[in-house]
Amino acid sequence: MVLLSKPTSEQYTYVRNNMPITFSSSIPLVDLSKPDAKTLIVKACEDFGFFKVINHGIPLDAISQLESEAFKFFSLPQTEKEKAGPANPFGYGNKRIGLNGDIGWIEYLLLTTNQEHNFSLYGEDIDKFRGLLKDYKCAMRNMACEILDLMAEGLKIQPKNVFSKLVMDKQSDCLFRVNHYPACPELAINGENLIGFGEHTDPQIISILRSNNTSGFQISLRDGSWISVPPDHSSFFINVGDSLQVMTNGRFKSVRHRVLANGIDPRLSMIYFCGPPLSEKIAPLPSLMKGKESLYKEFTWFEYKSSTYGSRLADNRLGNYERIAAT
Ligand SMILES: C=C1C[C@]23C[C@H]1CC[C@H]2[C@@]12CCC[C@@](C)(C(=O)O1)[C@H]2[C@@H]3C(=O)O
Ligand SMILES: O=C(O)CCC(=O)C(=O)O
Ligand SMILES: [Fe+2]
Repeated sequence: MVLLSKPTSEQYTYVRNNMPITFSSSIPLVDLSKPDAKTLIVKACEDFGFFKVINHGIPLDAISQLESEAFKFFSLPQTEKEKAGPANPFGYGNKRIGLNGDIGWIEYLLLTTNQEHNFSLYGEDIDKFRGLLKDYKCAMRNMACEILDLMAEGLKIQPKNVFSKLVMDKQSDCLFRVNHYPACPELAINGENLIGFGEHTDPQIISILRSNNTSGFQISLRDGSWISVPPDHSSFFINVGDSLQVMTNGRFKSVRHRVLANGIDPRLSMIYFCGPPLSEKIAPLPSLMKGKESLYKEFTWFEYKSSTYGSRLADNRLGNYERIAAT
């Protein structure tokens, strides 16, 4: 794979992908209705920091209705969409990701989860979109808690809600994002993929991702290689975030991931990011230390989140918080 930058007015990074994209069949699969779910979750978080969830109980109809409202929103004229911007701190964003110069072939809505947004656009339809968003965010929070409880059970730690209580807390700092990667026929002709969302780890505890049936999502394996995750619009995908890596003292690793836009089919994804309350201390759980030292310096979610916003997407943000073992 050759990385090259096109010196255009807007500097996109192209990834020339001459090799056929290989879809991995080795993505861990967790059936939430089976008794072995907790064991499989722990193994997946150790080996990949990533897994796919089926039998999640979320009605597909609610998901596809939200998806079609989101597509409607993104098909509005640019000037209309921009009325819901900028994305800092919340709202519509286009191309720019974060505050430090990262760009991608993407437009998105970045939303809080504990309040509704008053977009003043697109007539009466906005109420429908808003209602669907509210229900979906509620379903995601419940699913996050179910998965986090299974994680604690699988790790054999007490109480079972050590992780989920952070998400249930009224002060929890969860986010919701709807990403749209538009088609770009010019790219398809060149046979090039464009970076939709550059490689990074999510800073939160876990994130729950659902996308339409368009490929493009890739994860990095422990050996540094990238694999494409076969899309599946009826399943959810879970990313381990940096905060969970710290709380498990490195037993679980956050997963590096990225999105390549294929240029032919638009991709639409919705991600629920589970963040703890801002004042929460992020530190290894004593029951997972087993007499070992913490691999990380102490910090609050507020401190980590602030340093996150001062960083570039691809930075190893946790690096600044690693304790160098005394020799
Ligand atoms: C360059 C960026 C962009 C960041 C912050 C910083 C580094 C990590 C990015 C994310 C990744 C996960 C969701 C998000 C909402 C988050 O919490 O961290 C993103 C945020 C943004 O898109 O604004
Ligand atoms: O849009 C996607 O599929 C993933 C995007 C992502 O990783 C993120 O928003 O943090
Ligand atoms: Fe992400």
